[in-house]
Amino acid sequence: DNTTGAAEAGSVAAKSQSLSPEERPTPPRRRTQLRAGQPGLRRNGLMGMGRTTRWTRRRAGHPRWTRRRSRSSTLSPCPLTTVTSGDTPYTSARTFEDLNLSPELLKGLYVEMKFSKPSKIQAISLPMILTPPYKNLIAQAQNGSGKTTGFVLGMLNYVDPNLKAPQALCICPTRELAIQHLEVLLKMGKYN
Ligand SMILES: Nc1ncnc2c1ncn2[C@@H]1O[C@H](COP(=O)(O)OP(=O)(O)OP(=O)(O)O)[C@@H](O)[C@H]1O
Repeated sequence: DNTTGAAEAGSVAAKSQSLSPEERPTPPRRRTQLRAGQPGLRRNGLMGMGRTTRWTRRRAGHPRWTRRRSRSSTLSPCPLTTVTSGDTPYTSARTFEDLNLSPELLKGLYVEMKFSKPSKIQAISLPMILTPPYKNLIAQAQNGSGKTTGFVLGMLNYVDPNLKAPQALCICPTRELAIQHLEVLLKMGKYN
């Protein structure tokens, strides 16, 4: 009964006014009051879940927020097969001759670059780049392990020097890196 409730609330308020400050009951904390049902909070449907929480959940891949997006996604699935050192369906290259490279490219590797055999990342990734079945490849290895030299070799192998048109695209995050890659390419491809 609202009337009785209001009267009781009024008498409690009057009683607490007559008490000394030490004896007065502490008022409920604001959070507790809001939980009890403030119309403003209910209206926007955010009871107990602020914007931050919602976005945090969405970013964290919470099923409630990811389900709908994945259902309506028009992107085709992209299964990734992760392989680690040597664990691939391809045979790792122990020598550059194993890769069926052109004599010009081999000369560039031995004479200009002064390489004797593929590094680990090259031994694993070059057969994937140069021999069928051709697949998209994301390669990751430590700094200075021969990644750049590896993909430059792959590019040079596919480019026909007699065809005067762009045949390969290398996207670099900085201008300096692009220049460095060009230098490696010109050196390695000197005899192409
Ligand atoms: N098979 C190889 N034999 C000998 N030296 C090599 C071989 N492959 C690459 N190098 C040399 O190792 C150095 C690092 O190679 P590269 O720049 O290709 O490595 P990276 O993994 O791309 O490095 P970063 O991660 O710093 O870009 C270069 O001086 C390169 O000439």
